[in-house]
Amino acid sequence: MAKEKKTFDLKEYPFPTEEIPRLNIDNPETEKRIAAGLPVVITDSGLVRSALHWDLDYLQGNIGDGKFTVYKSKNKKFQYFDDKKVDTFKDFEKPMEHLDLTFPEFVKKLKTAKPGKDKVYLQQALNEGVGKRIVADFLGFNWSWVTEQQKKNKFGALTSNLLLIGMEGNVTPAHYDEQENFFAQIRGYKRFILFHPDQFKCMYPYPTYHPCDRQSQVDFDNPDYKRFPKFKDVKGYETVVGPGDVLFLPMYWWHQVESLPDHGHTISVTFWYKAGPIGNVVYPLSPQQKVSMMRNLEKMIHQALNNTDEIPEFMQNMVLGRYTDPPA
Ligand SMILES: O=C(O)CCC(=O)C(=O)O
Ligand SMILES: [Fe+2]
Repeated sequence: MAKEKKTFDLKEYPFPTEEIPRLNIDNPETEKRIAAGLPVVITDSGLVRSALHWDLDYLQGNIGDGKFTVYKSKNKKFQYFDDKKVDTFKDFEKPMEHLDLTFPEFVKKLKTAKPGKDKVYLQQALNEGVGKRIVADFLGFNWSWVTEQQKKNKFGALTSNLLLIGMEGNVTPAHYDEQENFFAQIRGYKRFILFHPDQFKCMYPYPTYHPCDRQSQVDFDNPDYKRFPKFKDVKGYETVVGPGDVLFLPMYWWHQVESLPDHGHTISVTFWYKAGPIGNVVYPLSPQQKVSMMRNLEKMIHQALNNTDEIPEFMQNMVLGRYTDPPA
């Protein structure tokens, strides 16, 4: 983002948010926040300095002629779903369509899309298929800094660098990931709305066996407070990242990501790291550890019952009137 504070005309949501701090890479608070597992927008890291010249023409000329994962959405929302869980979940309607396109095919769709019509979003891991110049740009990332952060904070292995190319107005609805993430913005502006892992009860994620596992069921544009009453209490954090900014997005933090309307397409690259070793367990458990434990218990119950139809009643019998305030 520009040095001076840019102001954006942002859509309003029915919950309060605080600003995520923006700190220079040399500010000692930056590393303190990363070590504490708190989000921070890091400026002047140079993490993707060597890619700041990327645009659609350059990428088209150099990214290679393979196929790229592109999602198509009818309603600007790109809600992730797990293809492997689709068949086990009857009546599931895919929230977006998965296409495999060459880069020029994607660019054509992006450039000819009409307002209010289908939108596209390229989401492809950077891999060996790319041309020499992109390899050189990739090698020019500030690996020394990001690898030092990985070591200092005992993150596990780097799993992938996902290249994201979105149209203005695209929305990735609220979800959490099970990896640490340095999210680097290259072109355009993205608004991030984050929620601490302790807001789990307000976010109502789909069951773990559902294809939309880890995604909130709440529609931020039209929250159903009857089904999701605690969403009324949710408190968030937000920021807008622009070219050169890096957001540290800690594991299990909820995030909704919006390519700002009227600011052109967006280009970003993620640096996803596996969780580090667990270490000594300290009580009380953190909200992150509790989310992880709930996931494991849910998965165990699913496996043991071996029938998704039986899960809701089983869970309710275990909890309602026993662990809920009367009247249940
Ligand atoms: O940029 C986006 O649209 C989504 C990014 C995201 O969810 C992530 O990096 O974890
Ligand atoms: Fe994510």
